[in-house]
Amino acid sequence: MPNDQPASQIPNLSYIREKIAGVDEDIVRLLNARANLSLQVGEAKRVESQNRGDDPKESQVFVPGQEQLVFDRLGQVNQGPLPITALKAIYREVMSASIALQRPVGVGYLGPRGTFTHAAALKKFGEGVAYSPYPTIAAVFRALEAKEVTYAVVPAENSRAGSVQPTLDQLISSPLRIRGETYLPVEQCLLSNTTLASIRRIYSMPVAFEQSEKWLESNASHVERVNCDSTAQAAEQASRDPEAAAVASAICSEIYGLNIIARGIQDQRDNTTRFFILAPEVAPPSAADKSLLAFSVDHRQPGALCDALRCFKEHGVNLTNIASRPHGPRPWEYLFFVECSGHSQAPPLSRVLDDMKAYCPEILILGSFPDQRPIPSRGGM
Ligand SMILES: C=C(O[C@@H]1C=C(C(=O)O)C=C[C@H]1O)C(=O)O
Repeated sequence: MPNDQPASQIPNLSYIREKIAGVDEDIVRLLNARANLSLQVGEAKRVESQNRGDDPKESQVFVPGQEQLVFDRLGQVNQGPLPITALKAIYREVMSASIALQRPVGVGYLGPRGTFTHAAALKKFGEGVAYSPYPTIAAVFRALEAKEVTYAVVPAENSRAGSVQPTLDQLISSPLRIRGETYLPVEQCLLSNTTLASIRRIYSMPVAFEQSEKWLESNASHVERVNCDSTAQAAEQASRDPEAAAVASAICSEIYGLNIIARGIQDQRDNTTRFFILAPEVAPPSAADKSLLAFSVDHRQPGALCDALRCFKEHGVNLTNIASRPHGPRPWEYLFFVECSGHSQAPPLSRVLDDMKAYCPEILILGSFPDQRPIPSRGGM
């Protein structure tokens, strides 16, 4: 590009680079000042755990509501030219390192490497923590229950295929709780080392097949479908089967050495999956929480469900989702799953839960966590 500035006004490259080096020194000093404060936060959390009679080595260092406050503040103070998305990505790593300084953190996820859950875990926890893949959703739960990892990430719900049932089934029988959530745009691909016409089998996970139903119906309606525990496991199997394909992420094509036969084969352009971050306990209330509950009612009593739901209305608590599932131990009885605004330990939801005891033989609080639904103005991580 021609530069018509007089030579004397052209900034000198080495001079600017020297200035950058000076700014970098300031940034490193400030990052370490922040890290020292994080260490103090870690100590305060250990003392708090001890005072509650818990093991201080097991203190909960990941506080999603506090992270949201940090992200919100970035949006308020940022004057540019850095876009807020860039600043948030940088801060994801700053907070990741800060968590790891407070306590060595291991994150279990539904693997193997390359699943969408792996991507969601990286998005939430950054590069500063250690990751461990587990082959099934049940195995992820068991690993966290056995304290092999500090936190765990599992798929919860897809915008097209709905709830991930194994996760809900595990939640009602496990002492683990939902401590956070994150949403990830999901692009499904058909991966294979043969041509579309020669594919005899397609491997994937049931929810991924469902997300790609229209494309598969139009392009591979007579091909056998084989269910796997994850999309990455499907890609791994397809890489060993010359007549097979997998529905999985583009990243899996690189990891497992497959070609991308078709990209973006999901029915919904904005296909999004929601993931839960599991922990031994929920996080304290934050500015904008939601909760997932499961409860039963007396099935012989007409209006029993209505009575239970009226408690939400009476306290002005908004329901965002309601579903029912067979009650594990008792055939033909059902558990109702309700997702609503608020935190179970704070009014008005705590009052709703008190009132519901009159109508519900069982109430399980599966989690309370900051609402991260992708709203452009808020844009949680
Ligand atoms: C520093 C804290 O611990 C973690 C790290 C955070 C940070 O670096 O800002 C924020 C929340 C926590 O996940 C805290 O709880 O304040």
